[in-house]
Amino acid sequence: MVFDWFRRQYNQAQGKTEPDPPKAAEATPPPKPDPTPNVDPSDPNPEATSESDAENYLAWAKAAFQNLKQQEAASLAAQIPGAAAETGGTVTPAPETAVAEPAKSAVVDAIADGTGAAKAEAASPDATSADATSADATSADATSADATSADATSADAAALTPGEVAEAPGIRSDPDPTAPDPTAPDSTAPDPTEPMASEGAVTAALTIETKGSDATGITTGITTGITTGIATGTDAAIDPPTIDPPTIDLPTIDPPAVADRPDSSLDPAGGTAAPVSFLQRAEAERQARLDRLKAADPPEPEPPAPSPDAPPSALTFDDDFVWSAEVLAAQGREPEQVSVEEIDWLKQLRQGLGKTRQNLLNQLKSVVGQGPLGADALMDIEALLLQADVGVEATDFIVEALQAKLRQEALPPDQAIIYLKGILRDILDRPLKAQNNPVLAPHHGQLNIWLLTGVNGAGKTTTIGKLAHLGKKSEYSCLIAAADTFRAAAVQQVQTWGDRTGIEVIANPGQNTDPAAVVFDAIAAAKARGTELLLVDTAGRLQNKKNLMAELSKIRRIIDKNAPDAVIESLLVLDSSLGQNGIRQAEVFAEAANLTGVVLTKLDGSAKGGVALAVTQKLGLPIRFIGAGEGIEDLRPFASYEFVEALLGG
Ligand SMILES: Nc1nc2c(ncn2[C@@H]2O[C@H](COP(=O)(O)OP(=O)(O)OP(=O)(O)O)[C@@H](O)[C@H]2O)c(=O)[nH]1
Repeated sequence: MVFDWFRRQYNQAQGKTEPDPPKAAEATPPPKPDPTPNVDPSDPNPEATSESDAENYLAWAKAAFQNLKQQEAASLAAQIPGAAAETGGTVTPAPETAVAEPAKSAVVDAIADGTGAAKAEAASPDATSADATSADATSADATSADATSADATSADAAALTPGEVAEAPGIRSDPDPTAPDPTAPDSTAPDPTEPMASEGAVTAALTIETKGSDATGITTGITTGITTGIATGTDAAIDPPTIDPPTIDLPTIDPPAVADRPDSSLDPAGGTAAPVSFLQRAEAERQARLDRLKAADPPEPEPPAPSPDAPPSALTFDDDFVWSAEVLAAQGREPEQVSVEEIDWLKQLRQGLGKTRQNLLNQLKSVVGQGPLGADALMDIEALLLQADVGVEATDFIVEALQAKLRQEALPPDQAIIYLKGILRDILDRPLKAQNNPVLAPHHGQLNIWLLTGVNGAGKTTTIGKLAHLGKKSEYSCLIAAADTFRAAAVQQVQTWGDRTGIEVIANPGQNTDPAAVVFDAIAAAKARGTELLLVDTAGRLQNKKNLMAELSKIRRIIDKNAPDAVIESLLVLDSSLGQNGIRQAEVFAEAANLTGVVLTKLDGSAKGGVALAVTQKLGLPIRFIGAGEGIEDLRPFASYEFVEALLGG
């Protein structure tokens, strides 16, 4: 059994195309972690439910922590002969390797046995499984959508032959001066295996005050004495909580179809609304990378050999851990199926959006919760959302929906925030529902081609490397096409990621060769090798360079023509710190490359996060992956629940 990092669930068998059926029938419905926006605020005793939920979540987090500690001990034992005996015996292997039968931690058993309730066994409906089912079930739709788009350009496509593909030298007559200098990404990237900075180590005994989390029903100020002894568990039972997609009654404001938007978006002036700041950014980033590159010389040392004096574990039972565990629990995961990578990722996402969260939450709570929103409150909320890069369309939608609800009933601030979270999830999930393809995962036993496009420096090559890593870990056969033939060191950069992930790279050694020819070769190689996931890197281009956008259209036509049976995804890589400029980019790329989704990068930096809502509301494109760091592990499939919790959760 292998953990599929795209679907975020275990696959039973290689080669199967259908995911596990949801376990809803077996499950005892647990309490909802995040009341839907239709929650009845007049509930006579809402606190009681919250407290019991809080206990369940905390017990779940403890069980997950204990399990991870055991995995850590197992990995130490594997490195240091004799360490297993020292660590006391039973260990659970890490998810990528473990899994023939996910070992349920002794803690879970102990907790369950304590009361005989054994609720931890009650597998909740797995939202991810359900999603994945639809994803597979609708793959044909996705393909046909692509095929339809391809038809729109069929006149050109039909006329293209492999010979013609090779004839395009000089198409890039207008190189973009802002193209960042080549640097190998991993020369500056943190070592993914490096432990995260820990906060407040918890050793023998620890007292934790969990932060209030309205989403999960944990009220503020639950102070719990936790010792390692607690992990042996007298708690009654763990209800692995689940999340249901919110069914909220929202006004229908359909985002305009990409094709319907006026051509003004193609205007070069419109495309670079803030040319000066963009150039400055590109220059500053280039300089920073060069500095880091110099500082990083000589290249990364070999990882030190494990020693008994190794630093203490970075895994701590702190507030971040509990929050991350709750978020996983709320999505139907079980404690024994959690990995350090997932916890680390959620912590990272939460930290990346921390500043925005603090601003939004504090100020929102001060203006909502006083009945219908007055004119001043409305303006305050609008300003807050716009500052967070949410964009005008999404802001209007959110404010209208919130106002409509608050006119119906007065909600206290916490309930109003819960309602708001439902609105945000609804916006983020709408394009997924429209595509009827909630999870983007390669289909086993079939060629999947993912074309990555975007402006210079958005993070395309890094994203290719991270996706290749996820693909490899999930046991898909992968191949990379180095179709950025423009930037001098781009092929080397991709090759570095190829070496790092152990994935073959198809490249043309000549400079300024036609990228479409590289794609043509890569498709042929992928077919010959029976590759499942072909990742295509393309050169960065500004959306207002018409010849470069034409080049991109040509690449897309080559793919459509030469791999008619492949499942094709065209992903725009968007630097989330560009805010609304990113939306203008997306509009033009959507036409040239028949975009099917977006990868948001750099959410760990100065990004405010709201651009995710702007993308989905304005463009109707789903966010498929988010990146929050330069390391190989710093990219994950997008989950609206996690994102909204990181943005507005307590
Ligand atoms: N902090 C942070 N940096 C990122 C992330 N993704 C990429 N980067 C960095 O952004 C810079 C540009 O990344 P590349 O992958 O080279 O971008 P690109 O789009 O391929 O660039 P061009 O080929 O020039 O168009 C590199 O320094 C990356 O390490 C992210 O999620 N967070």
